[in-house]
Amino acid sequence: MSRLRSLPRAHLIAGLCLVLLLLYPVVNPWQPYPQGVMLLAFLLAIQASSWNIISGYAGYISLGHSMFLGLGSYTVGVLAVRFGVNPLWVAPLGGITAVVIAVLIGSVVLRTRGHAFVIITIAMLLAAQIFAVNLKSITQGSDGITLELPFWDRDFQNIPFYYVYLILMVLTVLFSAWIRRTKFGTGLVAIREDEGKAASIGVNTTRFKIVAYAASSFFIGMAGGVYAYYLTFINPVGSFAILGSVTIVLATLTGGRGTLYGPVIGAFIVQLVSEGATVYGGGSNARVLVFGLALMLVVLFLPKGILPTIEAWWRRRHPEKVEYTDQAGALSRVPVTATERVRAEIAAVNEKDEVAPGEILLDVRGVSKRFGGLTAVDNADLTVRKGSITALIGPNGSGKTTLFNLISGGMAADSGEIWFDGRRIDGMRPWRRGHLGLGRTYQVTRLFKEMTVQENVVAPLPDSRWRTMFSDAVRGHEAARARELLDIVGLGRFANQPAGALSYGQQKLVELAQVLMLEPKLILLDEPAGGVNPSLLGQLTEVIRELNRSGVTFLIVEHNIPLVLDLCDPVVVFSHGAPIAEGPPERIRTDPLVLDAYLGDDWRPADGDEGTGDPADDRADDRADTTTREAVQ
Ligand SMILES: Nc1ncnc2c1ncn2[C@@H]1O[C@H](COP(=O)(O)OP(=O)(O)OP(=O)(O)O)[C@@H](O)[C@H]1O
Repeated sequence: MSRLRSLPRAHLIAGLCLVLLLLYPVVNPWQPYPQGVMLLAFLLAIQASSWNIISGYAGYISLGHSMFLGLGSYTVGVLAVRFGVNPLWVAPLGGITAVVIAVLIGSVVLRTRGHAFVIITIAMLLAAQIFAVNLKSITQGSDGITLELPFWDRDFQNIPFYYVYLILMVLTVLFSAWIRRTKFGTGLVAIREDEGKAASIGVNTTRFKIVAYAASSFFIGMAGGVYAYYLTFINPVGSFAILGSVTIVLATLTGGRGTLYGPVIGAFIVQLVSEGATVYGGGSNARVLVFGLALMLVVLFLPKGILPTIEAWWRRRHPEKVEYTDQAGALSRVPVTATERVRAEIAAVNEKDEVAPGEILLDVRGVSKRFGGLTAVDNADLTVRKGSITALIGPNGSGKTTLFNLISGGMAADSGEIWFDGRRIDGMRPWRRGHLGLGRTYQVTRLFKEMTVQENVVAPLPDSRWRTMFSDAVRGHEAARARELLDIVGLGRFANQPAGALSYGQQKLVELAQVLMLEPKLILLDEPAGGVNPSLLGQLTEVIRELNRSGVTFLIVEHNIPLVLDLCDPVVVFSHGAPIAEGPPERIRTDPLVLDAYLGDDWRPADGDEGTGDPADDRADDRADTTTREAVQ
């Protein structure tokens, strides 16, 4: 009973509805018409819920998804007619055909980002129709395929279909719920919100999208096989109709794209409205008109769909209480066991390295990047030694962030080589670099704002194993580790809050916890102090030091010079896309070139300062120790 009470309210309501749907034909067995309407609603719910995996979770809109229903129908129709098998027994083969075609199409189309996918999905639907018309020896062309009538008594015509579709609908929703709970599901939402960022935290975006597209086709294909039997007749025009795809989109948008139950609710609403329009509005033309109008109204007035709108209203009425936390205090209260466990894990990862402490971990060799006429990074060299906290400082626009993008794979270099941990990485996809232990944060935080804080931290994938991809993101090892990392940055209590609700400084800390999930060897921190309040800054510095002691190397871009001088060694100074000086902080702060190019007069030592005699002599000594780049001189 207590387990039942702990279930979220939505699951309880869904369970109750399921019981009512199971009982309906029992209490009302002699009503084939309403049963028919309901089973078509189940069919639409199966399609909408499946479509939601690729288009709701991953954000890739498919406008040709009804193609999978047609493929399933034809697979089963052809097998049933040729081999005399009952369509219900071979319906799963409809799902398998759909998956195979989805993988083939997805492998080509989903390597790209954005709109090409939408257009190609429509083209594929039309191509499937043309194939069905022309492959007459298999499909019987425009004449279509007539299947045998169901073997059960006509009086029960709809009841077996009703239950088959109800079961398929429940399986589809459970499948969709399971996907959303895994790191695969979290990765799909990450792709929807910010594909570039998702790639940088180890999400193999190509693989994720192809698997999502295939997963979104299976139950539709299977349902298509059953549909052929239900109709007992299939033809190319009916099986590959664009209106079918529009209905799926409309149902999901109405209920709430990206939610678990939204597509099901939307399917019931759209099916009932569609039935009403056909019966009372004078046939299928009225249905098209109603669909068009409904789509317009949904986009204009319910852009997020019914379920998210109700949820938002509910949250406003019943705001979740979050205890106020003094983060600085929270950081010092982090359970020792958590810190030690994370430290041990990080140390274990770094011990496996080929590169020993003090050796070069990151080696940037003669790298350039041009934007039109502007050379943002100009034949730059940079080395980061294992175990160091290296700073990269320089004036605004000197190319520091661009260099970070080149190292992490967000941009491709025009020339030069980048080596990390003994491997050349400049040709690698960003997620491969992440799997090697290269993590980064962003100057302007790029958290996935619609995910919770915990989901953000659990989303990164430290390797490319399928087991990691399908591990549970809500419970188990991954979720526990995410909680520990959140504790380390003092934000454990915000775990279930939407990331967008946090302050900017807190988001910076979540991004640091997120990157730690990658089990990184090197973290590129882009202006970690920007927007973080001064009292928290000291704690942030401590977290960086603590991680560094565990073996993590840092390359930090930062304009807060006191912080840099306190935390980092060595310091590399960039100007006009290339380093002009490199050395320990106490020497960099007095290097005349650096003072001229970046630090300015505020940092210039006054005569008599430093207590070492003539400051001019000091500076001369400093210059001897600081590696000042010949090229720039
Ligand atoms: N995607 C882009 N397209 C065109 N120009 C760009 C792009 N990204 C950066 N730049 C330009 O490249 C130069 C270097 O920019 P970058 O952001 O790397 O400098 P930065 O040293 O990180 O500056 P800041 O300290 O202000 O963050 C700038 O002149 C910038 O306008």
